[in-house]
Amino acid sequence: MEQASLVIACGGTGGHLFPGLAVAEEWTARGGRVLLLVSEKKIDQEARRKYTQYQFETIPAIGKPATFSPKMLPFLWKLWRTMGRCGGLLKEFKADAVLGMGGFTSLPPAWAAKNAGLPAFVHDSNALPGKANRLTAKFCQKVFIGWDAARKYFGSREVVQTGTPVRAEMRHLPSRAEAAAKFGLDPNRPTLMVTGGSQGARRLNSLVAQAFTSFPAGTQVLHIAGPLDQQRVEEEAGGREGYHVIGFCDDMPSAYAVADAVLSRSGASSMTELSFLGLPSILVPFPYAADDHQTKNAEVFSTAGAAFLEQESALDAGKLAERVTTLMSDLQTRDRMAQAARSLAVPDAAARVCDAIQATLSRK
Ligand SMILES: CC(=O)N[C@H]1[C@@H](OP(=O)(O)OP(=O)(O)OC[C@H]2O[C@@H](n3ccc(=O)[nH]c3=O)[C@H](O)[C@@H]2O)O[C@H](CO)[C@@H](O)[C@@H]1O
Repeated sequence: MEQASLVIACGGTGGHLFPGLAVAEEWTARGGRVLLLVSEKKIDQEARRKYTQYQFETIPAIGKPATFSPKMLPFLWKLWRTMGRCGGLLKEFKADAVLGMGGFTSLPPAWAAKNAGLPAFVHDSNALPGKANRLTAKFCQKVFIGWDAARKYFGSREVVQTGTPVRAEMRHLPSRAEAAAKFGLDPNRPTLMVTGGSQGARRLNSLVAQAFTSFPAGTQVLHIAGPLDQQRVEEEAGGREGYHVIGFCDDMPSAYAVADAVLSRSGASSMTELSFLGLPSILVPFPYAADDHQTKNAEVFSTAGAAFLEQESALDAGKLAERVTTLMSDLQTRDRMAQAARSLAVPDAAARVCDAIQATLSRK
């Protein structure tokens, strides 16, 4: 491929950032240039420091307020200014195309691309696409989706089911023994990994800490509590034998490598990783996610037999312990779920995204 230049807007949350990085890996491996647009949020700025091989620019993270809120005017002003800034960045970078990985951070660059006569694309990893993506899609040549369930929300637009890209580092997990040593765990004991997505999950964190004493004997927990909740969870549960708490995990491959099963929020990127790695899970949707989209995500897995879906409102420590016990003590069930999870994976999702962009560029 000639040096086609792709701008990837992937800021705001791990659920946008990591699939965006996966596309960047594939695009540069094919000889293309990449500019990543991220937000000022900590997770994005840390990625900027970690992935020094890429060119980054920071644009404001824009969250849409309620339609009739007084915050609407400042929001529209910020959106307008960011669109102008993106137009400048596309020109400077000599962009050939723009890809938004979701959320309102994708809208200004896609709009700027359309304005500049460049092709734009948006990726939606959720089963129920967000409003921002449905709006961004109007400026795009093609819409990429993670799961087929999202297709019907994009009307007459050209939709390609690419799957959600997974970072290359997930392809090379360390051995279980290495991973266990990293977290001070015993590689020979059954291990439950708990994660609330890139932002943590306060109530779920507490439920796990309370339920732990009723988990099957010998079970270890690697609890990724999120940076804001680490200290509180450590106070509630830390110090117990076999219970290891961390805040943000910057080595998810090791966390997955030591896990026999995972208890997780149902953010699309976490779920994509679970299916890619073939891990059985208990999914507890974040109850306040926009339009309850995490329930729709979790239903994709529970319908396929890849996960147990539990609503937080119906969950207490006793019920959670029961679910964990079923999962940790029944190898056959775990194997069946792992297989079902694997059957939902699209291992070459980043390649599919790049193929679809290149197909459009080659028609230009
Ligand atoms: C609360 C909310 O609305 N969350 C949304 C957000 O996901 P959010 O970013 O919360 O969560 P996701 O599960 O989609 O992604 C988390 C990503 O962060 C990584 N990770 C997580 C924890 C950690 O300590 N270290 C780490 O690297 C995971 O490996 C994964 O790649 O965007 C997703 C994609 O649109 C949506 O599906 C989620 O519903």
